[in-house]
Amino acid sequence: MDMKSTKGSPILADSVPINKSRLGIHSSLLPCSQSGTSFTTAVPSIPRKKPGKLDDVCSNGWLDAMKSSSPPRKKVLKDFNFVELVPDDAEAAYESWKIRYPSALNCFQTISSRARKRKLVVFLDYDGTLSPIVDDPDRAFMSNDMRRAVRNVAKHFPTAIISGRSRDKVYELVGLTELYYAGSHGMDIIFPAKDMVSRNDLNYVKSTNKEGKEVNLFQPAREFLPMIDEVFMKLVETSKDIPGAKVENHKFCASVHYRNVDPDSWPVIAQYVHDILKDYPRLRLTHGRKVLEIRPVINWDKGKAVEFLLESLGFSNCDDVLPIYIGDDRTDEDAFKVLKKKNYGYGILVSAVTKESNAFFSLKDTSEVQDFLESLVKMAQVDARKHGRSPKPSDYDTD
Ligand SMILES: O=P(O)(O)OC[C@H]1O[C@H](O[C@H]2O[C@H](CO)[C@@H](O)[C@H](O)[C@H]2O)[C@H](O)[C@@H](O)[C@@H]1O
Repeated sequence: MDMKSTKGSPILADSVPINKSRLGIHSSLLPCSQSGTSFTTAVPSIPRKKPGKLDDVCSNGWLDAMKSSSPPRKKVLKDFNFVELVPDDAEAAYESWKIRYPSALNCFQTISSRARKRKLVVFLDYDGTLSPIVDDPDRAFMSNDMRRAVRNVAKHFPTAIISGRSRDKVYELVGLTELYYAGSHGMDIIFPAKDMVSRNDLNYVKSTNKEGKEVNLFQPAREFLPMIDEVFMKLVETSKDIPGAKVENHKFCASVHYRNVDPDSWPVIAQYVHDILKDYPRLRLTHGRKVLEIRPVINWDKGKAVEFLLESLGFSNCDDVLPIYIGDDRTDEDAFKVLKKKNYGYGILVSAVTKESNAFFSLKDTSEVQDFLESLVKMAQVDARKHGRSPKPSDYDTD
């Protein structure tokens, strides 16, 4: 296993062609809508090896990354959902951390005065940003209030969801047709393309959506589909005896969740994944919140997806665009980095604990994300009134 693959940085694709004969499993066996497939799923039998030496995952840093991959939390029941709370002793550290990553709510005036001179484009991660982190990924629902806030934002500004989940799954969870969607960490983008027909690239695909409308897709990891299916099945098979483990197929990537696995079994699950990946040098591993993410080794991530969408929306090389990206996870750092490097937007990290980040601002949790989105809507309403474009109350979704 290439140790560099644990660092989460994009690595350029190698030029080795996929050995399709090695794959052996037809992708139609596992459609992408099967995200959330658990260990109990029936799969063709794949010989299961015992995990290799557990030392591998200790020495390459996987275990440390797994242990630190999500903040500690106390669970309380609120609106039928779990919310995260910060332990008291971390509060002081958090307050001083906010000097480096100021609250986007406290600094809303700074943001709005810049936004007023530019075209705002809003990018939103899903899990941990629009929906609170919960134990069961299949029950990570966003509240109706949050959905309303996102819908109202999209009435004023181009708005995109960029998620590690499959595009179909995140669309099903968000349920708003007026947004742009990028699934599989940006490797599956639905986008408005004026010039797509002229693009001579196999990654561009014309398709139809559920309403039968023509849509444009950009899928830079298309060739990896059979490989991801194959690895997904191996992951399901190898981890099915580990209580609490869950494997998801996100079409262009796969996830192995260990949030509900006894920490004593984390080294075992890590070693299983490590052993499987040894046979797939064209796949790499990144760490999410109590989840191991397996994805193609291509130079594509959420940051590239942001650049791609800005270009598709006609904002490339625009000085007057202000992209705002809100996310909570390590994979969102790729997008924060792009905004920071280009120095033309704001990354906003959602975190209730101190974390190193490339974001500019912070928000504590999903309820602050909702407040922030509602503030953007109010700002747009005030501006519309000032310019004599008073929106009718019926233009907005309210209670
Ligand atoms: O990019 P995102 O939209 O943030 O997706 C990242 C991963 O989110 C999901 O897992 C996370 O949220 C779950 C539900 O709250 C939680 O149980 C899990 O521990 C978190 O890692 C999703 O299930 C993953 O497949 C995504 O990659």
